[in-house]
This record gives sequence, structure tokens and C-alpha cells, in this order.
Amino acid sequence: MFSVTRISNKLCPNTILKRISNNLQDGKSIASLASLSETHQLLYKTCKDFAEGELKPIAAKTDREKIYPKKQIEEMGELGLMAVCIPENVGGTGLDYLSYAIATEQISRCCASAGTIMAVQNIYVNALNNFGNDKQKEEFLRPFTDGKQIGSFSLSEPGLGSDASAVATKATKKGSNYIINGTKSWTTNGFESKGLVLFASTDKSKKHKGISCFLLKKDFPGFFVGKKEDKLGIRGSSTCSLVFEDCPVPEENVLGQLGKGFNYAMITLDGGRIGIAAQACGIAQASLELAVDYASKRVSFGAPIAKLQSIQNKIAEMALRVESARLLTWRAAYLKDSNTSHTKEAAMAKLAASEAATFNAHQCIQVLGGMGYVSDMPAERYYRDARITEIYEGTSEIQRIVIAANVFKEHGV
Ligand SMILES: Cc1cc2nc3c(=O)[nH]c(=O)nc-3n(C[C@H](O)[C@H](O)[C@H](O)COP(=O)(O)OP(=O)(O)OC[C@H]3O[C@@H](n4cnc5c(N)ncnc54)[C@H](O)[C@@H]3O)c2cc1C
Repeated sequence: MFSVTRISNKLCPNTILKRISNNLQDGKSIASLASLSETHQLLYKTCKDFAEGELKPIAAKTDREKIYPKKQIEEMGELGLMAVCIPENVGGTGLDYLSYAIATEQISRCCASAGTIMAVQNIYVNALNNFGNDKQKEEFLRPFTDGKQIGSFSLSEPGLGSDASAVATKATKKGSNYIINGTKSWTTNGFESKGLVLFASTDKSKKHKGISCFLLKKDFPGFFVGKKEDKLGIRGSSTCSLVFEDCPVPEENVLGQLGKGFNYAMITLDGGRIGIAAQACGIAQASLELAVDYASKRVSFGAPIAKLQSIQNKIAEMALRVESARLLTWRAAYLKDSNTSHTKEAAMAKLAASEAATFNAHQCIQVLGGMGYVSDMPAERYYRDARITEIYEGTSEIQRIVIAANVFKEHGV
């Protein structure tokens, strides 16, 4: 069995990713889109080995029994995967976004549920890091970097999803507190998380300019967790509604500036979409690998089905889609790392990768025939897991709107 402690001790006194982070700071090499730096290759191999040793064996049970993979998430925390792009001085791993994309793909290739938990946790810490003050970082970020405590990011409501400006949850100032009332839906990690980034309206008349962002702990009075949703896929990751009934939040828990919540959500989701694109690449890659392996072994009409041109066409198309999607994902990460605008590129990456994941999982089942349709093989799980990547953090329809708006802008229209 792969051991986090063993590999950490062998390679460095802290965690392997911290060592990688030091290499990056030494300026040894910067990632290019054509070939990964030595550092990123080492990260890739570490995450791949971990995921194959620790996540692949539990992925089917995690899905079937809807189990939160606590031990494995804590190990991912030890590896530095729960705060990948957070500076070391607040407990993070201090790596770049390309590293985050590489790591998320490898985790999701073996267990998409773990990939979801990791992606949303990284969104939570990134929001804290980008918009929080020092005191908020000490309370809501540092203790959330090692996988022992995780966080959630709650924007959606029963009446809002794609239209993120329609926040109905209210935050009313009373003395030195804001009193929160309302219901949030679809909160990933909502069942296990101890910290929450919450969006609520402090001034409904200002529409999206009246949305603010708050930091909450699970034990605040008036904060209730609803039932876990019974989902098609990513069943090891919890999705819950959250209910707030006269929940007092101290005014020092406003994240950033009042009325800037909508901007913060959009900026955070630009980065988050790169993570979901990477997750989708992982599912697309796993589907391709399974189809190739099966096609080389399954004999029909006296020869492996890999010899059939119709199977070869499917494999070619699957490989093309996942490699194209990965390049778009790495490009978006590279632009983010270069502090360059990446809204269009993140939307393109998410759109291409999520559609590659659903396409590849669909074709994988076709290549496996009947064996693709039963849970003895992971193809049907890939098919179910892939589907969410076209929905959360902006549906495919919304990604197309974002891309088109940016293309028109580029052309001065
Ligand atoms: C498993 C899961 C986990 C999630 N995790 C989180 C989380 O952690 N935090 C969080 O805040 N949210 C989360 N979400 C919510 C998710 O982001 C929303 O479900 C998603 O944004 C879509 O919103 P909706 O479900 O309200 O669909 P709607 O917005 O009602 O859309 C329904 C359909 O209409 C289309 N549509 C809507 N508006 C337009 C338009 N203007 N043009 C074209 N088509 C349009 C959509 O593309 C979609 O096909 C999660 C959802 C799921 C299912």
C-alpha cells in the first residue's frame, strides 16, 4: 500500500508538495503548455500514485454506500491538496494553479467524489485567501488547510442557480451582528464542513450590488443543515441545503467589502471552473484508459475488438477530446498563474472538458458492451460522475454565454 508518511519521509521532512513548492520558489522551472516542468511532473506522479493506491480501491464502495472518504481526505490534506494555491505563511502549500489542475485531474481520475470534495474545499480557501483579512485567515483559513476540517461555498438557492444575482437570503444589520434568514441549496461538503462562505443580500434594492459575503461556523445558533441529496453521481461527496433562521453573524465576519459579494463569487468561480475542468479531464481520461484496456483484451469474431475500425474510431475521438480539453485547462491555469484575464479561457476549459467527460464515459460503456452497463466495472460510475461537470459551477449553456460575450467584446461588438 502507498503510504503518505513513508513517501513524505523519504522525500522531505514536511510534505512532498511543500518541497515542490520550494522548488518553484527557487525558480527552477516554469511550466510551459507543451511540456511540464520537472516539478509539475513530480507532482503529477505523486498524485497519480496516491490516487491509484488509496482512492481507486475505495471509489466503488464510496459511490455505492455514499461514504465521505474521511481517511483519504485527511491524507490528501497531509499531501497539501486541500489548500494547493494558498501561501505557506497561512498554512497552505504555495503551489500554482497549474499544479492544482494537475493534482485535481489525478485525484478525479480515480475517484470523482474525492475530486469534488477537494475542488470545493480549494474554492473555499481561495475565497478566504483572496478577500479575507489577517484575522479571518487565522480563524477560517489556517485551520482548514490540512484536510481535518473542510469548508463550503454557498451561493445557490432554491430560486437561484444560473442567475447568481437573484440572492434572496437576507442579512439584516442588528447592533454588531448581521442576522441571516433564508435557505441555500446544493451546498457541496455541506454535511461535513465546519466553515462556510455564504452569500446573502444586505440591500435587496441594489440587486447584485447589494450581495455581500459572510463567514460562518457550523455551530452558529440558527444555522441548520438540511438533508443530504440522493444523487446520480459523485455520491461520496455530500450536497445539502442549509437553513438560516435568525442566525447572528458578527460584523467582523463580513468577507471583504459589503456589496462586493457578487464580484467575489464571479472571480472565485473563474478559478473554480479550472478545477472542475481538471476534474472532468480526470473522468474523461479514466474512461479512455478503461476502453483501451478492455478493447485490447475482449475477443469477438476471433480477434480483439481493438482491431475493429469502429472501435479504433471511438478510441481516437476519446483521446482527441481529452487531450484537447487538458490543453485548454492548462492554458486557463497558466493564464491565471500569469495574472492574466482568464474568464473566457476558464469557461472554454470547463465546457470542453465536461463535454469530453460525458462523451468519453458514454463511449466507454459502448466499447465495453454489456460489461459497461453493470457496476462490476467502473464505466457506469464514470458515466454518472461525468454528468455533474456539465451542471455545477455554471451549466454548459452558461459557459457558452460567457464565451460568446467575451468573443464579442474582443471584436468590439
Ligand atoms: C451536485 C451539485 C453540487 C453543487 N454544489 C454547489 C455548491 O457547492 N455551491 C453552490 O453555490 N452551488 C452548488 N450547486 C448548484 C449549481 O451550481 C447549480 O445547480 C447550477 O448553477 C445550475 O443552476 P440551477 O440548478 O438552478 O439550474 P437553472 O439555473 O434553473 O437552469 C436550468 C436550465 O436552464 C438553463 N438556463 C438557465 N438560464 C439560462 C440562460 N440565461 N440561457 C440559457 N440557458 C439557461 C440551464 O443551463 C439549465 O439547463 C451544485 C449543484 C449540484 C447538482
